[in-house]
Amino acid sequence: MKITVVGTGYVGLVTGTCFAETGNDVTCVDIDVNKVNKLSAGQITIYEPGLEKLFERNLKEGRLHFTTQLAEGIKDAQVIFLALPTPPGEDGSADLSYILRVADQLGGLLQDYKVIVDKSTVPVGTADKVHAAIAKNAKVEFDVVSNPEFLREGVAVEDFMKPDRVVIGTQSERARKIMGDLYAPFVRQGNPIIFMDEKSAELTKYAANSFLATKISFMNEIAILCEKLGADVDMVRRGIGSDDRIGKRFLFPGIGYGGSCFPKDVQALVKSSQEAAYDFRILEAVMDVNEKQKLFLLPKIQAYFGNDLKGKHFALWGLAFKPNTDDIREAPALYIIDALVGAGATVSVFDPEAASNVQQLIGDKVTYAESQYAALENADALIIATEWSVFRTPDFDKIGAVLKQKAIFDGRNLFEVPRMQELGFYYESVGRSAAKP
Ligand SMILES: NC(=O)C1=CN([C@@H]2O[C@H](COP(=O)(O)OP(=O)(O)OC[C@H]3O[C@@H](n4cnc5c(N)ncnc54)[C@H](O)[C@@H]3O)[C@@H](O)[C@H]2O)C=CC1
Ligand SMILES: O=C(O)[C@H]1O[C@H](OP(=O)(O)OP(=O)(O)OC[C@H]2O[C@@H](n3ccc(=O)[nH]c3=O)[C@H](O)[C@@H]2O)[C@H](O)[C@@H](O)[C@@H]1O
Repeated sequence: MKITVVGTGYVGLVTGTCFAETGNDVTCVDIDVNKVNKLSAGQITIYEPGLEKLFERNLKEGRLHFTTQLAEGIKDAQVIFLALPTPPGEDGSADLSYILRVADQLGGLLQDYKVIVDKSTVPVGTADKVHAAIAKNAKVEFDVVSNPEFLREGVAVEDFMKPDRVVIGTQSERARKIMGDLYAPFVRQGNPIIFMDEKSAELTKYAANSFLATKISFMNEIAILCEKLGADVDMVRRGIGSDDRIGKRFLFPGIGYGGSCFPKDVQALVKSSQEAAYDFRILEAVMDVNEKQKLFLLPKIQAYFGNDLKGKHFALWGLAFKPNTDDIREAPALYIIDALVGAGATVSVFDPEAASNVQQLIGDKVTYAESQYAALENADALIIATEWSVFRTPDFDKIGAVLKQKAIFDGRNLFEVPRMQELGFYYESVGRSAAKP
């Protein structure tokens, strides 16, 4: 099938590449000339494990094309995916301007029947809005389908190629058949395509992200309670996670959820609820807990060093909002840096992939170390903000020898407390007792 993906960011590039991998002819359109030039020249623009190999193969074999021209890009396509940004507007609701601008243009460009697919995360009612915007100028038949994306950064290829489910919102038989054919190779392993109406599909996406964010905030509050009552959150997590009704995943406490999606999507659902005259109280609490959680380690650091951190120097491992990505949007590390620098401290940071993105954002507010161990030089203590694998089994002798104080503040519970006690580290984590040699 010939398909077009408009918006070649994270979701667009994964979507385009994976559809090419299953034999489709894919054209990706983006207004960013730089990005299109790089991609056309075979240079991948995002860090995503496993994507580069697929991207290079499909580009080489002629199934992937890139252009800045919408008219040329959609000419022969049967299906057009809109993978455009939906950032929070000033009031927290999803900003639909990117999508509606393209929809406005599309109407006049359609020459034969096409399926236009909302791949972006969009509020309930957006498919109708996109339909209306295209219909203003369209002279041919078309359908607008809601097909939200559930991939996670860092495992995006795996999530896209072997999805738990594919949600397709449409009431058109014609569009349903085309979308079913397109997704057939991905759901062969037995996971379903769930067909539904457009509005239910739109809400499914927000409900999924909000539910997962709720699980995380819930566990972060349980972790706080564990510390106050002397329980161990790792035990509680294992204890409840073994109940199938609760499930093992997404129960890890930490320093709050970040990324480009949970924070914005929870906020957007709260906003949609308000517009529907409903006060979604659970989600307001989820956001509130998450805001506080980002600075969870700070009082622990201040309890150790005193409130005034002037003259103190910290090593910070991990900048990305989670491992295996260079994405730093809403990353808890950025909030910790702000707080430390605000309290008079200096910070030396290391991240395997995300340092250059941070440098572009905050420049010389911190220093950038070449390696995780170089970051420790002259540091009073080590703070861990992202659970990259390389941080999980470090050389503790080296850490102990270089740090001025053998103190580690771990926002991701990477190490066992008794081990840290044995090794002679002052060690604070989330929801567990501290090691205080
Ligand atoms: N990043 C993620 O892991 C996931 C994101 N989503 C949703 O997918 C949507 C897209 O997200 P990302 O891919 O992360 O965004 P992104 O910001 O990485 O990419 C958006 C792309 O659209 C391009 N663009 C903007 N205006 C355009 C126009 N008029 N014509 C052509 N291209 C244009 C931009 O240049 C950029 O390359 C959002 O709604 C997001 O919530 C859904 C699931 C996962
Ligand atoms: O809509 C989206 O964009 C995507 O948002 C999330 O994916 P992503 O943001 O890539 O990352 P997650 O793995 O979900 O992690 C989000 C945040 O939650 C945190 N988290 C996750 C799990 C956990 O147990 N504890 C926890 O604190 C992570 O550290 C991270 O900051 C969803 O998992 C995807 O299904 C969805 O498609």
